[in-house]
Amino acid sequence: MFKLISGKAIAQKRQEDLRLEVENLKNKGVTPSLRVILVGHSGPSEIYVRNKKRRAEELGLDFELIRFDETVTEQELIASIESLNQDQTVDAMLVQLPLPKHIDEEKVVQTVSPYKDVDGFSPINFGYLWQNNPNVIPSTAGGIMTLLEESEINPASKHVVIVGRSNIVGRPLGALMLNADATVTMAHSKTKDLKSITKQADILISAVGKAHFITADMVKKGATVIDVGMNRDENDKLVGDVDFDDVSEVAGAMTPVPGGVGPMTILTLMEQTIEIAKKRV
Ligand SMILES: NC(=O)C1=CN([C@@H]2O[C@H](COP(=O)(O)OP(=O)(O)OC[C@H]3O[C@@H](n4cnc5c(N)ncnc54)[C@H](OP(=O)(O)O)[C@@H]3O)[C@@H](O)[C@H]2O)C=CC1
Ligand SMILES: Nc1nc(=O)c2c([nH]1)NC[C@@H]1CN(c3ccc(C(=O)N[C@@H](CCC(=O)O)C(=O)O)cc3)C=[N+]21
Ligand SMILES: [Mg+2]
Repeated sequence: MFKLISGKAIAQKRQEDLRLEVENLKNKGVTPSLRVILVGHSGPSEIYVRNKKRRAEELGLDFELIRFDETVTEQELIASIESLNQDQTVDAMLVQLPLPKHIDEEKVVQTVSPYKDVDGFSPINFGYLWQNNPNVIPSTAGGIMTLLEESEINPASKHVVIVGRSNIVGRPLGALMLNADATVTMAHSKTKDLKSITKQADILISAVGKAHFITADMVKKGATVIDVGMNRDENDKLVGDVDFDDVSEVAGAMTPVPGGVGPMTILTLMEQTIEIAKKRV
C-alpha cells in the first residue's frame, strides 16, 4: 500500500479555517500584517514570494513585499528591518534567505525583533525551540509536522533521519522532531556512508537541494519519505531531491514536488503570522 501525501490538499483544507480566523480578528479591529523582504531575484525565492502573496491576499492579510536590488548595502537592509521593528502596523516579517555574499546573514537575522520574527530564526526563538518551549514555529519544519499529523503518521519513537542541517530547514526540523519524541539522526555533507543511515529511517526527510539525490536503494521498505528539495532537473522541470518514480516503489508514503512541502510552508507562515497578530487582541 502506497500513500501519496498531498500537501496541496491539506493546505487547502486548513486554509478555510484560517480565513475564518482572520475574519474574526478583523471584526475585533486587528488585521494581521506580514512584510517579506526579498533581495535580488533567485529562482525558488520568486516562486515562494509569488505564492505567499496569493495566499495572504486570499486570507485577507495585510501583505507587502519589500524588494531590494542585489546591490543593496548591509546598512540599508538593516535600516529597513529596524524601521519595520518600530512600525506598529506590522505584526510579522521575514527576510528571504539566502542573502548575497556581501551581506552578513547572521547580523540581519539578529536584527529582526524576536516579537516579529515569523520564521523563528532569531537566536532567542531558535533557543526557545530547542528548549521544547517554542514561541514561533519555523514554517517549513512546522509544515512538515502538520503534514504528518494530518496523514496520521506519528513520529514518536520512530527513527527520523533528516538529510540537511541548514538553519532554514534541517535544524528547526530536528528540534521539532525531538520535541515530538522521535529518535533523530541529522545527516549532512560530511556524513560517512549516508545510505546505511537513510536505510534505517522510518521517516526520511531530504533537504539537500539536489535533484535525484535520494534513490530507491537508500530507502527502507514502507518508510515515509518527505521531500523538501526544490530543484530544476535536466529539462528545467521543478523537482525535489527524491527520485520519485523509483522511490515510490519502496516507500510506504511520500510527498510530491510540487504539491508537497511547499504549500505547507506557506500555510504555516500564514498561521504563525495570525498567531503573532492575536497577541494584539
Ligand atoms: N519547500 C519548501 O518549503 C522549502 C524548500 N527548500 C529547498 O530545500 C532544499 C534545501 O534548502 P536549504 O536547507 O536552504 O539548503 P542549504 O544549501 O542551506 O543546505 C543543504 C544541506 O544539504 C547538505 N548536503 C549537501 N550535499 C550533501 C551530500 N552530498 N550528502 C549529504 N548532505 C548534503 C548540506 O550539508 P553541509 O551542512 O555539510 O553543507 C546542507 O546541510 C533546496 O532545494 C531549497 O530550495 C528550502 C526551504 C523551504
Ligand atoms: N527566510 C526564509 N524562509 C523560508 O521559508 C524560505 C526562504 N527564506 N528562502 C527560500 C526558501 C524556499 N521556500 C519555499 C516555500 C514554498 C514554496 C512553494 O510554494 N512551492 C510550491 C511551488 C509550486 C509552483 O508554484 O510551482 C510547491 O512545492 O508546490 C517554494 C519555496 C521557502 N524558503
Ligand atoms: Mg551571505
